[in-house]
Amino acid sequence: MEVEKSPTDDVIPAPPIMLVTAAAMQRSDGRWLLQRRPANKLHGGLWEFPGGKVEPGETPVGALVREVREELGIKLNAEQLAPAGFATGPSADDNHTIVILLYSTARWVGVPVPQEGAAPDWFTQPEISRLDCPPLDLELAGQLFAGLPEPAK
Ligand SMILES: Nc1nc2c([nH]c(=O)n2[C@H]2C[C@H](O)[C@@H](COP(=O)(O)OP(=O)(O)OP(=O)(O)O)O2)c(=O)[nH]1
Repeated sequence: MEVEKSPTDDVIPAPPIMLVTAAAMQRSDGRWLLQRRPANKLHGGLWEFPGGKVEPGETPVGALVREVREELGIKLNAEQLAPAGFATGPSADDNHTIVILLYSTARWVGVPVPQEGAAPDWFTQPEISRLDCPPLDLELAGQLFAGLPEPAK
């Protein structure tokens, strides 16, 4: 029997996917690190989790370790990154469909010092809910605080 096709079955054209990874880093006092994007970038002035685009040939975790080293001068431990949420939506310039993967961790080596103009700071959960964040980060924070899933094996 032929299954009837509904209009919503059609592929909806979307701009190309941009895969982004981000880190929810929790300090021993329970605060989380967010950084303010430089004014000259998309989402300038908004608070976001450190991270960036996954480049060809990288795994999401590999890209995250690289980005956090470049942005904050610290070394994340790939084995200590637990999936904490994901979100997807249009980029601020509408040229891409962002898929952003959030990983949480409480382990790193070094003290975060901004290397690329972003301003990091440490926040409690209620403080984060009042920050000016990109829309996808509000979703990510909601998932993060709803409960952390088990680390991937
Ligand atoms: N890093 C990061 N990017 C985010 C978050 N939320 C969110 O919507 N984005 C968007 C902003 C950008 O469109 C994209 C990531 O770009 P990016 O500018 O941080 O990545 P990058 O460091 O690799 O880029 P580039 O400046 O070297 O070109 O994802 C977030 O929490 N962290």
